[in-house]
Amino acid sequence: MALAAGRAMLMRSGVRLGTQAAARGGNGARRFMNHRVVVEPNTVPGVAVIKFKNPPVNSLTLEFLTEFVICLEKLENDKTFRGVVLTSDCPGIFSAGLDLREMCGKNPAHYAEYWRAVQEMWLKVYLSNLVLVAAINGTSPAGGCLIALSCDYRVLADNPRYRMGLNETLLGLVVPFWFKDTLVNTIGHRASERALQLGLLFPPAEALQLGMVDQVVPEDQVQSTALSVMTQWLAIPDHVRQLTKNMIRKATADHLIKHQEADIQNFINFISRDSIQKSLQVYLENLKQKKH
Ligand SMILES: CCCCCCCCCCC/C=C/C(=O)SCCNC(=O)CCNC(=O)[C@H](O)C(C)(C)COP(=O)(O)OP(=O)(O)OC[C@H]1O[C@@H](n2cnc3c(N)ncnc32)[C@H](O)[C@@H]1OP(=O)(O)O
Repeated sequence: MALAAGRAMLMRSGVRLGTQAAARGGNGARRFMNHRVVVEPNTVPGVAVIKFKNPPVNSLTLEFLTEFVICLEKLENDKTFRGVVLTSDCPGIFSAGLDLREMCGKNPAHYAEYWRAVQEMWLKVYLSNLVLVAAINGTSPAGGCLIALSCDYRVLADNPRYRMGLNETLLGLVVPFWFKDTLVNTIGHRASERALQLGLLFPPAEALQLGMVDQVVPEDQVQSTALSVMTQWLAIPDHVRQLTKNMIRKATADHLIKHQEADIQNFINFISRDSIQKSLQVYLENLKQKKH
């Protein structure tokens, strides 16, 4: 169902599914390639590595979200895969979060389509039957952080330049309740109150201390650590682990599912405000200015 919706979304946004290619890597493994998401089976049996490849900053465009959900769905339906490592192909950036241009200067129908895609991506990641380990090899603000927080385990590169957190208030935005719930479930209520209101982005040592990530390791060991953690998680039989995960996460996901349409309407109303549009334009302009 989500796959069909995703395909329709891809068609609407002009992405041709026919451009997906399959090739054999050096180790003979099958390697699926989309435009923006690359899926590589790994040396660890049953484990795939998804690499975000939406340069320059892996922002979560509509096309990216659609490809990502389709990739996850394919892996879930392929019983040879039990776990996935999520990482980035863009140096120094895991994901810059939601694509600001998708939320700027567009019409309500576009905002509705985009927000539904964000919701569907989160539900797919948060409730995945697969073991998901985030190998965070770069900065991950807002929506990028949300993806990592929705995984089962997080390994972050020990690079003081990398920052992680939900910084929405710094953009003049209110964090959606399900972003908030995901953070609260990870670092607790008090730490979330402070982090969310101040829009804090944490360097690795602080992210570890807060419990926002589970491990901080040297940059060149992020993926190998994620794979060895995966081995530990895969030692548990899938059905008991999946039932346990579902038991823990279901209430949080159901909260959004129950209010999904209202959440879309709230998003449209909020993002369409002149003041919010101005804030986003200024923020984008500032990103440009900092280069000069
Ligand atoms: C009543 C309540 C109702 C509530 C309803 C909900 C309300 C709305 C909720 C919305 C939730 C939003 C979640 C988000 O994820 S918002 C996005 C947050 N992301 C950021 O703040 C990151 C911004 N980017 C950066 O800080 C830097 O770009 C970064 C550190 C990631 C990389 O820096 P670097 O120097 O390497 O690269 P540049 O800054 O030069 O960027 C390169 C180009 O990429 C563009 N860019 C960057 N980030 C984004 C983005 N998120 N979306 C779109 N485009 C982005 C940047 O502008 C540069 O473009 P140009 O080359 O054209 O200048």
